[in-house]
Amino acid sequence: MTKKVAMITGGAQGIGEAISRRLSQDGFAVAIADLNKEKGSEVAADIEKNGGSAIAVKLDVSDRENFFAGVKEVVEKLGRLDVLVNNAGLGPTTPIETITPESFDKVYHINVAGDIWGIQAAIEQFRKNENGGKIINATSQAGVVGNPNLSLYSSTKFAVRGLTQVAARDLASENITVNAYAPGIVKTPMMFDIAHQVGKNAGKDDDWGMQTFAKDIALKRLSEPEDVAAAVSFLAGPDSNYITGQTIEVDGGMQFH
Ligand SMILES: NC(=O)C1=CN([C@@H]2O[C@H](COP(=O)(O)OP(=O)(O)OC[C@H]3O[C@@H](n4cnc5c(N)ncnc54)[C@H](O)[C@@H]3O)[C@@H](O)[C@H]2O)C=CC1
Ligand SMILES: CC(=O)C(C)=O
Repeated sequence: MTKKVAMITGGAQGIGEAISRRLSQDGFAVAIADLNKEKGSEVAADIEKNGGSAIAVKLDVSDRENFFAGVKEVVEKLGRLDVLVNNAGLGPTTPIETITPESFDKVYHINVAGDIWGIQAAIEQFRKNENGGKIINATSQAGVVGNPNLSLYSSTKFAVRGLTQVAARDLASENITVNAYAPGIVKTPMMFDIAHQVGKNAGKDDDWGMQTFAKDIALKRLSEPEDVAAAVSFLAGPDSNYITGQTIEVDGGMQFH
């Protein structure tokens, strides 16, 4: 039987890598779509070594044509597409007065437009499936509560939550679900960079920078990428078939509603 296929953007490191490995363990053939194809290929090779099916695709999510070409390549190589995880994102440290037209365009093109191009490219393929498909978007705890120092980033992640709800309504009649995950403070290169910058801007060290984010975690530990991958596994699998338009907060209890 052909395996179901999941495409994970930004799958070469951090949370995306953990999701790629987890979905492979769940039985998906995975396509690791990343700007960094070399790293993506290393992860794909390791997944194959462990008995999974994986390919790496070079992709810039902010380029609409490139996203459609990437999805086409995945379908040519793996035969179909069932799940798209819009995980790639940029997390610059930008107090509000430092935002420029250039930084605005760059971050919104990757974090927001990238998800829209992904949804458009994926649904073309999902319409060929008997059972629709699943879109899963990366938002953040910073997309639920505005984060100081991350004004630009935080606002894109609010946009992703809105986009998730809108797309869920638009696509529900075609049995396409759209959900999101909102990680908290996860041990990845992005988060270590943010902690470093925030610490440096305050004349303090990286640990101080990390603590400004981590102090409100009820479970009193930073998140592993695998904590997030477990929630994505649920959203990608059949147990979430009746869930759409939702954001799952995987943040160790940073905020309650
Ligand atoms: N690390 C954290 O604490 C949190 C992360 N997130 C979100 O989770 C997602 C993954 O974050 P991390 O793993 O921490 O990031 P990361 O920076 O460690 O890894 C991101 C990956 O995306 C790739 N990438 C960047 N721009 C791309 C583009 N234009 N096209 C294709 N690939 C691109 C990079 O090459 C890299 O492999 C992001 O959307 C991020 O905003 C949300 C909440 C917390
Ligand atoms: C990087 C991120 O999403 C944070 C700090 O919430």
